[in-house]
Amino acid sequence: MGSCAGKIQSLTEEERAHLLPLLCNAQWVEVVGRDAIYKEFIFKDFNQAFGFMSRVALQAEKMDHHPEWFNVYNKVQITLSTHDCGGLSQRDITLATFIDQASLM
Ligand SMILES: C[C@H](O)[C@H](O)[C@H]1CNC2=NC(N)=NC(=O)C2=N1
Repeated sequence: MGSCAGKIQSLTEEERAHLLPLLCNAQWVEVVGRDAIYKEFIFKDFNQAFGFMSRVALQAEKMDHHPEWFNVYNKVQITLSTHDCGGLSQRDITLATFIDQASLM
């Protein structure tokens, strides 16, 4: 995979193995036609969904790495990719891991 302009490097072929726990055990899926991962979350109600989004938003700001997401009522759809790279980087793996933990709170 090509490297990124600036400091964020896209995942090397070897580093892509770090995606496997997300893809095999945590229900993330690879986006067809794009170097990105996607997952859908369903919560009890909007209040729970928005609380989740708030936790993720604070972490995204802390990491300077932001999700592409869509929310309707209790459903949150999240796509992760690194725009500066045009593909997946370690930041996406880190944020996806945080997102999964935040969804359990
Ligand atoms: C200027 C700012 O630091 C950059 O645009 C950050 C912000 N958040 C980001 N989020 C994601 N997903 N990819 C990026 O490349 C990215 N870059």
